[in-house]
Amino acid sequence: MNDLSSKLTDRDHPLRIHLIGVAGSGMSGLALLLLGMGHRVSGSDRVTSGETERMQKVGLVFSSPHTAEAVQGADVVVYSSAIRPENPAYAAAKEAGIPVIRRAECLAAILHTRKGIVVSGTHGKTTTSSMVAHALREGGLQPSHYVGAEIPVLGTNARWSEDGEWMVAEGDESDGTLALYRPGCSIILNIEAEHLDHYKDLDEIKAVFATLVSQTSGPVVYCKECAVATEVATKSDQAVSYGWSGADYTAAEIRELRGATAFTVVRNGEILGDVELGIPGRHNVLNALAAIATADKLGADFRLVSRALNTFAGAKRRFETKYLSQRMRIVDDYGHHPTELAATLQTARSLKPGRVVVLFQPHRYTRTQALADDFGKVLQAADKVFVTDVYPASELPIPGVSGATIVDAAKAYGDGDVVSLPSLATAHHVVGNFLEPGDLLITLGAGNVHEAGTRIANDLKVLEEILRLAPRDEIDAKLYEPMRRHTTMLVGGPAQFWIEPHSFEAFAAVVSHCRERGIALRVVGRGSNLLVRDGGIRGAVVHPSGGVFSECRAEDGKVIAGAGVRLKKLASVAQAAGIGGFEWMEGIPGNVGGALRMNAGAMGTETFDQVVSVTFLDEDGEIRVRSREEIVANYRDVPELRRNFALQATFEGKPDTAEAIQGRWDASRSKRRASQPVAASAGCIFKNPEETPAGKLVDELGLKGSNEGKARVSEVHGNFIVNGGGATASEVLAVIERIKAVARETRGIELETEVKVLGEDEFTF
Ligand SMILES: NC(=O)C1=CN([C@@H]2O[C@H](COP(=O)(O)OP(=O)(O)OC[C@H]3O[C@@H](n4cnc5c(N)ncnc54)[C@H](OP(=O)(O)O)[C@@H]3O)[C@@H](O)[C@H]2O)C=CC1
Ligand SMILES: C=C(O[C@H]1[C@H](O)[C@@H](CO)O[C@H](OP(=O)(O)OP(=O)(O)OC[C@H]2O[C@@H](n3ccc(=O)[nH]c3=O)[C@H](O)[C@@H]2O)[C@@H]1NC(C)=O)C(=O)O
Repeated sequence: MNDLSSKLTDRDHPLRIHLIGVAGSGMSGLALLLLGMGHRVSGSDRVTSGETERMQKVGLVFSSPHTAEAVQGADVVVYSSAIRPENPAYAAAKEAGIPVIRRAECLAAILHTRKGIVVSGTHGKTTTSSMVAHALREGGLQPSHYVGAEIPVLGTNARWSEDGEWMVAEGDESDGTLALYRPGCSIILNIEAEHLDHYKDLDEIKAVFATLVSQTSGPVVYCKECAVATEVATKSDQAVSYGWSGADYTAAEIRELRGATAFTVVRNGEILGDVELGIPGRHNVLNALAAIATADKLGADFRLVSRALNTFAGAKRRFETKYLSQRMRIVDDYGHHPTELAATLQTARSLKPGRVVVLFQPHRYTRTQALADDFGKVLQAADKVFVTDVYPASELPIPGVSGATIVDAAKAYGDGDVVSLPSLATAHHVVGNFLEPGDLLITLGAGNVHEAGTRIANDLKVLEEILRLAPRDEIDAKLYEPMRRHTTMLVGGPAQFWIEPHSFEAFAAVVSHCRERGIALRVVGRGSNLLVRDGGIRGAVVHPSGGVFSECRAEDGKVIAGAGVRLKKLASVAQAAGIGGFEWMEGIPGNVGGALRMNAGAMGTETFDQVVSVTFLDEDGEIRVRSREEIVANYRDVPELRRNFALQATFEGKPDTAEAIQGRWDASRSKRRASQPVAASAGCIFKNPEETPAGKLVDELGLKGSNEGKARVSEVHGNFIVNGGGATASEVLAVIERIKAVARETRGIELETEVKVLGEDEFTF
C-alpha cells in the first residue's frame, strides 16, 4: 500500500481532494468512490451535465469553469487526461505545491486499499468489468466497482462498498497506466495494436500487459482465442484460460435467442451448468466466460453467477437497443475499432433484419488514419453505411484525414454501399429518411453519434403512432422527407413528419391526433406555390394523395376531383367529357387542394369561378361540405381554407366541342410558353400590387437576371425566381428581399409575396 492509499483508508482524517475535469465518465467514477470512502471531494469542469448534478446531490462541491480558487486547500489534486497544463486549476495546484496526480494513479491508490480485479484488453472491458461486478455482487461478495460507462444493472459507473474485500476496475491500456496496478486478480480479454498515438508498436503494448501480469498476486484470467493475450498471460503461474476449445472454461451448445444467448459452461471437461446471457452476440459469450472463470476462482456460487448473467442488461452504448417496434430497431454501440465493429455487425446480422444500416462516426484522427483500411473492410458487412466526420476526442485534426478517408478505403476494398455524411448535426435527417420497415439501424462510435439515434428514435415513436391511426393501405408516412423533392422550385429542408393520407378518414384522424398532441400541422399540395426554408418544417406536413384524393371523374356535366389531383388532369378529364372552361388550368403546376386554398388563377379565370362545392375537413377533424355561395374567395386567398383543409371539390364548366376546347388549350399554352420560364420556379413570387403587375415592375427596375448564388430573377418574366440548380431557400429569400427593397425605395411600392414561405431558417429538430 503506498502513501496515498494509506491516507485514503485513514477514516479519522478525511482528505480534501479536488478533481479537474470531473464531468468525464472516468473522473466522475473517482469522485463517487472518494465520496463513498468519506473524503471531502470537490470538482471542476468546463461543462455542467446531468452527471455533475447527480454527484452534487451525493456531496460533490462542483464549480464551473475551472478556476485557481477551486484547488485552494486541497490535499491532493487529480486531473483527467483531457486537461492541459495551462488549465488554471491545474496551474494553480502546481504553483501551490499540492500533489497533482493522474486519474489512473488515483484509481490505483484506491484499488490498492482493496483486493483489486483489473479488467484489461483492447475490446470488451466495460461489458466484462460490469459483468464481473454484477456476478460478484449477486454472488454475495459485495464488491466495489469502477467501470467506464453507466451500466443499468449496476446503477452507477462506480460504487464504493464498505464491506466487501474485492474491487472490480476497468483498466485503461491506452496510456500505459495499466502498469500502475498490483491487483489480486487480472483479466486479459485481448491485446491488439491500438492507441498508436501513445505506443510505437504492438511490442510496447505487450510490455505494459506483461507488467500487469507480473504484478498480479492471484489468478490471471485470459482469452485463449487471442494469441497475444495467451503469450502474455501464460507467464503467470496462476493463468486461467477461457475460449471456444482447449481452455479451462469453454462454452458448448451456444444458441442465439432473440436479444440473448444461451450456452452450457464446461470447466476442464466437466459441465458446470447452463447460462442464458441477457445480451446477444458470440463475443459476449467470451466476455461472460471471463466473468464466470473469475467468479468461480474467487469462490462465488455458479448458480448465482448464472442468474446474474441472465439479468445482465448490458452496458449503455454496447449494442443498446434504443428503439424496437415491429417495423424497426435502433441500436447504439460504442464500438470504434475494426474488431469491435465486426463483432457488432455480426450480432446485428444474427437478428436477421431486412437491412443493416450503419451510421458510423470515426473516433480520433490517429485511429482513423492508422486503421482506415480495416474499417473499410469490416464495414462491407452492412447493407448501407453513412460515415460522418471524425470525432476528435482531444486530438487536433490531421490534414487529409476525415470520414471520407474511410469511405475511400471501403470503396477501394469492395462494393459495399458506404457513403460520406460529414455533418453529424444533420445526419439523422438523411439516415432517418432512408430507413424502411424491417431495417436495423446501428449508430456506431465512441463520440456523440448516439445523439442521432436518439433523435430518430424519439421521432419514430411519434411517426408510428400516426401510422397506427388508419389501416395500412390508407396512410403512408416518413421521417425527414426533404421538401425540395416536393416543391416545384426544388428548394427546402426536411419535413419532420411527412404524412400521406389516402382517405378522408385517415386525413381526419391525423388532424385530430396532431391537435391533441400539440403537433404543428401543415397541408401541402404539389408545392408549386411554396418556398420552404432551409431548416425545414417542424411538425407534421400532410400531403393528401392517392386513394380518393387522386380520383377525378366527370358526372352530369360537372367534374369531381380530389385535393391531390393535378389541375392539368382536371382540365383533361373535363375536355374528354366535352366540358369547356378549364383550359386555363393546363399549365398550372399545382393540385386541386392548393388551387382552392390560393384561388389560383390564370388567363383571366380563377378557381372559384368554376367551383360548385367544396368538401373539407374542419379544425376538429369533422368532414363538411359547403357550396360556392357560402365561401368567400379573394384574389389568391380563400380565408375559409386557412384553417380548414380541402378534401375534394365539384367544378362546373360549359359544354363544348373537343375542337373548341383544344383551340383554347393551345392558345393558353402558347401564351404561357411565350411569357413564362420553363426552369424550376414557384410561379409568380409576388402578388400583383394595385399600381402595376409585379413582373412589369421588376422588369422596369432592371432586376431581371440579378442573382444570389443559384437563385436568379428570370430573364423571361420578372415575377419568377428560378433555381439554376442547387439553390438554397436563403438565396431565394435574399433575392426577394432585394426586389422588395428596391421597389420600396424607388417606387414606394410595398410588394407582398404570393408564394407561401414556410419553415425555419435553422434546424430545430
Ligand atoms: N398561375 C400560375 O401559373 C401558377 C399558379 N400556382 C397556384 O398555386 C396553387 C398551389 O397549388 P399546390 O402546388 O398544390 O399547393 P402548394 O403545395 O404550393 O400549397 C400552397 C398552400 O396551399 C395550401 N393548401 C394546400 N393544399 C391544401 C388543402 N388540401 N387544403 C387547404 N389548403 C391547402 C396550404 O396553405 P396554408 O399554408 O395556408 O395551409 C399551402 O401552404 C396552385 O393551385 C396553383 O394554381 C402556382 C404556380 C403557378
Ligand atoms: C404565375 C402565376 O399566375 C400568373 C398567371 O399565370 C398569369 C397568366 O394569366 O397572370 C398573372 O401573371 P402576370 O400578372 O405577371 O401576367 P402577365 O400577363 O405575365 O404579365 C402582366 C403584364 O406585365 C408585363 N410584364 C411581365 C413580365 C415582365 O418581365 N415584364 C413585363 O413587362 C406583361 O407584358 C404584361 O403586360 C398571374 N400572376 C399573378 C401574380 O397574378 C402564379 O399565380 O403563380
